[in-house]
Amino acid sequence: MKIFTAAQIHELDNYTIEHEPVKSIDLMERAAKALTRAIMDEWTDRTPVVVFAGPGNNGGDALAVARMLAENHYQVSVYLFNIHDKLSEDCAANKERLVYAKKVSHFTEITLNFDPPELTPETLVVDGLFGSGINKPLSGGFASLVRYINQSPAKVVSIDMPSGLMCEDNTYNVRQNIIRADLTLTLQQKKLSMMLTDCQQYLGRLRVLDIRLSPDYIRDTEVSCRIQEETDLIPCVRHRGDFVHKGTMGHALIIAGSYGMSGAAILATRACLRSGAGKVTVHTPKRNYGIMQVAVPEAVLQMDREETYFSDSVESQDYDALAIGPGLGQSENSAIALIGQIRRTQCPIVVDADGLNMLANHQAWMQQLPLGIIMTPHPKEFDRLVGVTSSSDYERLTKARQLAEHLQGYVLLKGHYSALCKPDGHIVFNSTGNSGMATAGSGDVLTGIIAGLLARGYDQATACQLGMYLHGLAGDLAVRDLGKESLIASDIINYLPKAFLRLED
Ligand SMILES: NC(=O)C1=CN([C@@H]2O[C@H](COP(=O)(O)OP(=O)(O)OC[C@H]3O[C@@H](n4cnc5c(N)ncnc54)[C@H](O)[C@@H]3O)[C@@H](O)[C@H]2O)[C@@H](O)CC1
Ligand SMILES: Nc1ncnc2c1ncn2[C@@H]1O[C@H](COP(=O)(O)OP(=O)(O)O)[C@@H](O)[C@H]1O
Ligand SMILES: [K+]
Repeated sequence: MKIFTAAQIHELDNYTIEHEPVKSIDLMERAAKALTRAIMDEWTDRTPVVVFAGPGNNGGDALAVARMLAENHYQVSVYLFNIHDKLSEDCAANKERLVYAKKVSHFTEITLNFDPPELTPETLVVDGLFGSGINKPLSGGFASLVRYINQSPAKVVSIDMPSGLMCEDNTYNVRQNIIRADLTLTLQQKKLSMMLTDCQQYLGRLRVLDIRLSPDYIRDTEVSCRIQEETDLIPCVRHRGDFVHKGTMGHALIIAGSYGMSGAAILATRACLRSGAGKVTVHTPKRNYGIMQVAVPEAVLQMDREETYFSDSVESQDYDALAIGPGLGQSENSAIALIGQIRRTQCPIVVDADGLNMLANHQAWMQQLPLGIIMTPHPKEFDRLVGVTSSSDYERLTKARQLAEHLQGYVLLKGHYSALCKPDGHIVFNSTGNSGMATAGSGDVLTGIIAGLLARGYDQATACQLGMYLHGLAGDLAVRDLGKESLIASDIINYLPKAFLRLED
């Protein structure tokens, strides 16, 4: 699914109106029907409904929804905010239709003062104050109303956007003046802010309603952000020829695990083996020998000369991919070995965890990273890497995109919707995965998967996209059998085969 900017959403509406063609008031009627159906799916006609409508088209949608709910025997009270005595054309038309239909039990147009109605736990508030047309934080009477709704015990359904929330950047928004919905019914496409962790508190549950906006515009319009889906990935999946052998299926090198952190090396190595690589070699401190041999008998072990930490870079010409960092520790010796390793490695590299932390501690080394490098930070690791704590997830994402462009590499910012930032400035959000995966070691598994895919011959972009998709899908399949609370990182590895099978079928 493409993610359009607020400006593109506006264009999409206009393009649809011109080319379908459809009158803008009829398009609003279509949107309102879809919204009304979705509301009726969730709340019965015994629910008292209070509709707050703004002066723009979001308000127009809300007035049309109010009329339709009333026609379906809901008790509906409507408050239209027209403090500047200026309604959009379609909002004004829907006000006329509402008044003419005489179905709602109460209609007030607010031009000056407003006495808010009582909102009880039984009330359903329909929030149609502002949608994608918002261009500054809410203030004054609108802000007071939002706070009144948020403090009330009523349930809230937001039309298109929780009022006050911007489509993209909410860094400087006034957070208490944004509606906190229980359900957001967004029209046609998800907006960028809906993918960000710090905006989830406003959305509640999110449903996307198809209102048949122009498929031509949607297909032909270039975007910089998209959400990847299974249908995007299936064509990328490689199938094995019958006559291949382990020598042609790629050899991955994993440098991971300091003493006491052998688990990270085990998880990354096992995940790598499960991701199609023909051979996997693990380079790890001597003291990990016994445990690694038992835990991953399929891997070749290469012992560091040190007992407890990674101390020296290794020859890498025989490998097709390198993963470095999980559980590596952050000793100064390991840091020097890390940059030495990165400098001499010719094959694609994925750096994770302590590998990233050590780069963060040696900012000058950031200039020495090879083109195409992959980094897989979680938000904290990312903030350390760029040396600042971001005040919003939008800001963090923007910095991740800038870093990918600057390095001409890949920054995979992990989260509920992990975001892959590519060298050309494009961002791909992942759609699989669940909160059961918020458990130690699941990042090591992702690193192993990406290394396996790189070794198998996928290019960096595909290895990252397919890797994050398979990782999340394995987590989703595991949760069906095991539940979220008990899921551990090894379970993700155990369900990788099923995830691959699903994409291959
Ligand atoms: N063209 C159409 O018929 C369609 C419109 N749709 C609806 O239209 C909405 C967008 O409508 P609009 O573009 O009219 O915009 P909104 O209704 O979101 O906002 C209306 C106007 O409010 C003003 N405004 C912005 N920020 C403000 C603030 N902080 N305080 C006070 N006023 C502020 C702006 O001048 C803006 O144009 C969508 O969210 C969706 O609900 C959908 O029904 C799809 C089809
Ligand atoms: N709530 C969540 N929803 C979806 N995926 C999640 C969630 N929490 C964690 N994950 C995934 O699990 C992984 C966690 O990585 P990370 O934080 O590096 O873990 P660790 O350092 O313990 O290995 C990431 O790939 C992330 O996308
Ligand atoms: K709204």
